[in-house]
Amino acid sequence: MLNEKKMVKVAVGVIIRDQKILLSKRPDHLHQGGLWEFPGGKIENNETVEDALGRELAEELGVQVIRSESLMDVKHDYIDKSVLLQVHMVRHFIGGPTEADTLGEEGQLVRWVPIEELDHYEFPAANQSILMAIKNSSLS
Ligand SMILES: Nc1nc2c([nH]c(=O)n2[C@H]2C[C@H](O)[C@@H](COP(=O)(O)OP(=O)(O)OP(=O)(O)O)O2)c(=O)[nH]1
Ligand SMILES: [Mg+2]
Repeated sequence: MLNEKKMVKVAVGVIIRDQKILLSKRPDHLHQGGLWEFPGGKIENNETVEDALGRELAEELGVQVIRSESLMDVKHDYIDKSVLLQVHMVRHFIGGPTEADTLGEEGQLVRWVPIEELDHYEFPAANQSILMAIKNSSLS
């Protein structure tokens, strides 16, 4: 149908340590491929946001979330699909890439980026309001 786009719910983690945020690069062949993202993925049926976030961050990065807090929900309509990003701040976790690591568990590029350098990266359009929220709040 012309006006029926899938609405995909996504758990997204803003993982913070020492004023740096962990970014992951989306593989070229995926939706919004080649852009940097906050790690995460689709929320499956019967999963809470926290369940999905824990599962995705473990799968993609080897990160074990201890605790997260909701930052915001972002709804965005791309040409080909609609997404509801349920964004959580993750400050308490175990494992994951070190600052020296360049690849995540799925072979994707990963990087710890200082908050003031986030502007140097290209993100999907839906991420603009998340980036604003990060820059305008004193995250430490
Ligand atoms: N993870 C993540 N997804 C984002 C961000 N911004 C944004 O528009 N998206 C969109 C892109 C995708 O359409 C969707 C996330 O899907 P995904 O491909 O990461 O889902 P997934 O990890 O479960 O992957 P898969 O199992 O389907 O391969 O949300 C972001 O910052 N992080
Ligand atoms: Mg993903």
